Amino acid sequence: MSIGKVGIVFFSKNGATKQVAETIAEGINTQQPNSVLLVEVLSSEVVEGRYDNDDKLKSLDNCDAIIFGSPTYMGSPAAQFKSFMDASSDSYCKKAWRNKLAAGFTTGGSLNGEQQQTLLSFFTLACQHGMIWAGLDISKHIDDLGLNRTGSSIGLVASEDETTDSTNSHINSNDLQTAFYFGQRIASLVKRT
Ligand SMILES: Cc1cc2nc3c(=O)[nH]c(=O)nc-3n(C[C@H](O)[C@H](O)[C@H](O)COP(=O)(O)O)c2cc1C
Repeated sequence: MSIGKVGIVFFSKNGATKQVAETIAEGINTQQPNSVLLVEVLSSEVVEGRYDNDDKLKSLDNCDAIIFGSPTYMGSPAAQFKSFMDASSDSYCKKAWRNKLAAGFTTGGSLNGEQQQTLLSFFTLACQHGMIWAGLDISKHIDDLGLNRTGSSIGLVASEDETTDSTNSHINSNDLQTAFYFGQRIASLVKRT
């Protein structure tokens, strides 16, 4: 069976979202070694409000699955990541991401800081691209894994520990374990497609 490539495209200002992206990648690699493409959206790539790195955008065309990740800022994806979403309209016109698997994760400073809105933005983006959305399939009500403490099904919601200061973010350990599981889940779904 050929290895399905999984792109993880994310923005991170202070490192928390990056930590989650890397943990998802670790989970994927346990199922499918060397199959992850980590694509970091940088603030410097946003020029006059527009995302301006075609190579990074096009690198996702070759993936079988794309996972979107951003901190939640004021109840929606960070502007830097939104500029990437807007720039993906070129891939939309070419139907370049059509029928790929899609999933999403977000980080927040609060346990419930409207992170679901960010995931819904990713879901809408994926639907516009004709992608197939994969949510998070675990919860304390249906299994005894003890993961997904934030109880999100659309995708992964990870929050910072209360001890976090604004310059050095740390994601709650249960959320990181959930991220690892989420990576394994996406890898197993990619294997099936
Ligand atoms: C401008 C701004 C707006 C924010 N808005 C929210 C919010 O609406 N909900 C929330 O839970 N956290 C919010 N946060 C906290 C960030 O989402 C959180 O610190 C995140 O983990 C940062 O990710 P990073 O370390 O990858 O940059 C906000 C932070 C900033 C700087």
